[in-house]
Amino acid sequence: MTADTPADTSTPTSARSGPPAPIPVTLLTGFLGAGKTTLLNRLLSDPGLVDTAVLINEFGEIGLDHLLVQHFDDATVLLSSGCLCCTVRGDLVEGLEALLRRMDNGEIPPFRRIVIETTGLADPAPILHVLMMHPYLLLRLRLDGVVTLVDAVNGMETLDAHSESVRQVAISDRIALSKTDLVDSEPRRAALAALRARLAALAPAAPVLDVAKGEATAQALLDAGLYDPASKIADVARWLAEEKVAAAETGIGHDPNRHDDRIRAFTLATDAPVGAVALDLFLELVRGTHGSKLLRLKGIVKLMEDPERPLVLHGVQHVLHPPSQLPAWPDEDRRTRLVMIVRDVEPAVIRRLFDAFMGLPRPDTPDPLVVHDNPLAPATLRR
Ligand SMILES: Nc1nc2c(ncn2[C@@H]2O[C@H](COP(=O)(O)OP(=O)(O)OP(=O)(O)O)[C@@H](O)[C@H]2O)c(=O)[nH]1
Repeated sequence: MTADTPADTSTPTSARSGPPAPIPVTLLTGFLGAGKTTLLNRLLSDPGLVDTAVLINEFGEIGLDHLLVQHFDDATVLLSSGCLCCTVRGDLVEGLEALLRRMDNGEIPPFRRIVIETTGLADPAPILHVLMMHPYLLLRLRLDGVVTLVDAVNGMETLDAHSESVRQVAISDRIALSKTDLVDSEPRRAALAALRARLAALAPAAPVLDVAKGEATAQALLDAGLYDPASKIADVARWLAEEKVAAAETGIGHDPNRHDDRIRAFTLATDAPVGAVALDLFLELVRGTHGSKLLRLKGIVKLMEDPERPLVLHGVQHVLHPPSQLPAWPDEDRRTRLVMIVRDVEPAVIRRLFDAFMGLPRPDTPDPLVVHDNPLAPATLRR
């Protein structure tokens, strides 16, 4: 989804000719009581969120009165900030379709961004699937990123007790840390340091932004997609953050009593161009074998068939967003790089598969070419 044409956020959709640019969608998730609504409420008055449509689960829960609302109907209001606020009581697809239809028909003001607040217990994956698979929504929307709220005081306990909360953190692009204002004693400060370390291990690519310190601004939380919001040019290094993942890979601690131990983030990289068929087979096999355990996959690929135009990959569990190609490499790093977040899968298993499909020799395995073409090798191994 993030791989689509960059959204031109300079012109309202209704004023454009030709197909409108896909509208960026941000998922705001986080465990029950983590502070999603409080943060959203604060963000709604941020100038960076003007022309934003917000979909929330239960409209009544958010205290919008002070934001001067103008009602369109029961479910949609216009805030004085210029944001639209909608309640989705039923199906998310219907909610999104209705929002787009009403904008297209001029019934509501045009919006250039959507924020969806999920319920606290929600697994964000099905929502991401909708955004990556629905034929119409694929044309109109693109996933910008997943923002996860974590409570600085109760976060550790929540992560220990609920695997959903671990998943919410693991797939996040940005983490907002709430309630740090309550961290006022030495033991709490130590606990917060431990929580931060845990978040960094779980989601090494996601910046952690302190809400109380004013770090969780619209600017910092949004525009996590492939395209740099200022230049509108693909910024692969920022989007993939594979170096941060690789650095954290070596440092992951293991505690068998923790849900996190089952979640691993790792990178796969190769300089060699990758054949389209080998890539397809590799992805098929990984998705087929590990489907639900593949929490998230992001990547950029140097295709053997078209090495100058990198292929962008983005997947959640068994669902892969239709791949798209960039017109050129955005910087000098032209390696194929895949970042994967998995649960209950040993990275080495996927790494071995990757190396095998990419034809890469492994230090602990003889290079097949050497073995096959070597007259001194046992006959059974020769071609
Ligand atoms: N001290 C402090 N309290 C906060 C902060 N953020 C949220 N709260 C409080 O935490 C409680 C829960 O906040 P909500 O914003 O309703 O949390 P939520 O994630 O939307 O909760 P659900 O909708 O139940 O999932 C409220 O009483 C908030 O006032 C914060 O940064 N500091």
